Amino acid sequence: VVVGVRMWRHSSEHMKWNGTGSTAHFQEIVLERCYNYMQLVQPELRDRDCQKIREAFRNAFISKDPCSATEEDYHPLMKLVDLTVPCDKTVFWSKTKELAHQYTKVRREMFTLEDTLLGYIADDLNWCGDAGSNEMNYQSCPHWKKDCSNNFVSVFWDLVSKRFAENACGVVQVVLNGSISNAFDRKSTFGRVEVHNLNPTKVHTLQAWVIHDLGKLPSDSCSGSSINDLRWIIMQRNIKFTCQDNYSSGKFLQCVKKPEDSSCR
Ligand SMILES: Nc1nc2c(c(=O)[nH]1)N1CN2[C@@H]2O[C@H](COP(=O)(O)OP(=O)(O)OC[C@H]3O[C@@H]1[C@H](O)[C@@H]3O)[C@@H](O)[C@H]2O
Repeated sequence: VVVGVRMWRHSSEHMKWNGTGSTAHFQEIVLERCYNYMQLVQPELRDRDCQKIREAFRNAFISKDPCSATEEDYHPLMKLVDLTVPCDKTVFWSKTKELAHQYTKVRREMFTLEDTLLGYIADDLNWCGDAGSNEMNYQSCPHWKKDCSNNFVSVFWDLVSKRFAENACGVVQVVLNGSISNAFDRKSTFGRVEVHNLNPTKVHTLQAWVIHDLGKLPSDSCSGSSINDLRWIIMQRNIKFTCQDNYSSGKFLQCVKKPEDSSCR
């Protein structure tokens, strides 16, 4: 058991954690990405107020102990945004972040969480504050394993992933990594949060893609034990399960671009 030794340095400085500090210019990046999102991804959202979103995001964690995060802290922010995407257009992923985003780049009508406003704003950012200050901590933030799992970044991704899954409808897809031994992992955000928050009255099928790296033999497949575990969980939830696994990442992208191509079956 790692005993997290919290060294409180001079009162004017922040707590010393084991994780990297808040992203520099965090507030400006949040504002900039919010405005970008309006123009690029959903112009009809023009009435969204990015200043309010930036303030609500900051107020969720500033001046609070960064190891005391709760979903309630984010409720004022969640009230300002909507994580709903059209039916049959939701794409989950696990250990395939880059491939999943290449997919929704070529199929603009499909949405990963990153293609919604909050996922777009928060992707790859880090943020935390301190109970004793109204400044962000740019030196260090809690590491989810070495310090605490109820930190504001982990609680954020679990919350928005849960909402994204709750709002999904019709046929939903998941891109899984066929080049690792367990393409499906119960402990992943997909396995721990999203699978269990799909609403069986709205989602009738989960279609899994088990994609392996180009030029490598697959390590897992639709008939592998981890995908059978996923199949069992999904069917227990009264949702139909389908799986495709004879795709390398290159062939997958080529076939989602041109499904009519003869080599795409
Ligand atoms: N920038 C994003 N981060 C995350 C998204 C997401 O959509 N965007 N997440 C989770 N997430 C964070 O990514 C890692 C694990 O990824 P990784 O181990 O590769 O896969 P996970 O299944 O844990 O998470 C991906 C899954 O959850 C949403 C997204 O809608 C996908 O369907 C872990 O820290 C999560 O908190």
